[in-house]
Amino acid sequence: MILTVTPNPSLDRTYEVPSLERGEVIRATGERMDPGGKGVNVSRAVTAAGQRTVAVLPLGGAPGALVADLLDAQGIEVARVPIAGGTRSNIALAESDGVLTKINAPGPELSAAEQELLLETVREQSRDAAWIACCGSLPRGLAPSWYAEVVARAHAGGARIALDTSGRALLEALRERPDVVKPNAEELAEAVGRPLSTVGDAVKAAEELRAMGARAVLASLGADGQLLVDDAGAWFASARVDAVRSNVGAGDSSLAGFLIAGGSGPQALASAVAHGAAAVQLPGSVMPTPQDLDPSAVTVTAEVPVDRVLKEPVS
Ligand SMILES: O=P(O)(O)OC[C@@]1(O)O[C@H](CO)[C@@H](O)[C@@H]1O
Repeated sequence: MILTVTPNPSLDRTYEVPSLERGEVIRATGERMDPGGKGVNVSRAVTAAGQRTVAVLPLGGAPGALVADLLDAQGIEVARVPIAGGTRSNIALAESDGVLTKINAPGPELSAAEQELLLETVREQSRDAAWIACCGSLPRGLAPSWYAEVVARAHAGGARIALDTSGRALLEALRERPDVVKPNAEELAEAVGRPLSTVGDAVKAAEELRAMGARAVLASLGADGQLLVDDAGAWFASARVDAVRSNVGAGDSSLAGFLIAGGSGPQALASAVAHGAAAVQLPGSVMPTPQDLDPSAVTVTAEVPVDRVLKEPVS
């Protein structure tokens, strides 16, 4: 079973608009609502692949009830932590030329009792988890060391941890040696405090995260592909993508693909890239099913193209 922990889930609202005009009333041409948050998306992708998952979620208010209903309709098991504050709504504005603007709310503040109940629920649900995926930003009230504590507890219970977060929450958790961390290029650059302009820069940054404690680093480099750096070395993978429709949740789909395929080594990397490539070709944060995957479009190599200049460098 793959347990996901999303301390700051969201109701994701996507509006399709012709174009963004500041200061104007914009009439949307389409709208959709998805249960959101990075771990929620991982659980949706794991379910779409036919594997068992439980999503631990603090949920409150009307948006929280809606998130629970939407997940129920998708057959996703939720371990719900009731909270007094309201679950946030995150807004995505998708322009017709493919540019997407996202507004992520800070989320509710969790009381001391709710924080304790959240940790206790993670502990209870971890019993038969092979992997625990801890994903996304922290709501107010949770200290930046919160994920570090979850990693330490999970390791004591024998589960492996995949961590997808950023900033201080990521840096503090590294000391507890998460089994895999999944930064995107911006998060990787922020963690090491320098720009990334080539694939080689990303490899060096990933090695630095390993020196800080990560056992493996699965880094998504957007249109350039993905890197896996672990004890055995480094691999680079990329996939052919015909048309990008939405990259919301593509990183989450990749992480799900990686864990579904065992969570280590080049085969898991190939699965991560296949899932990420399939997700960007689907609307909103729709997660791919096995029929959406095209493994023949994926290439994986141990000959990492270190001199390749990134299409989307991070300054
Ligand atoms: O604010 P966070 O927790 O960093 O990210 C939240 C979020 O942007 O991540 C998912 C896409 O990865 C969306 O479902 C959700 O709205």
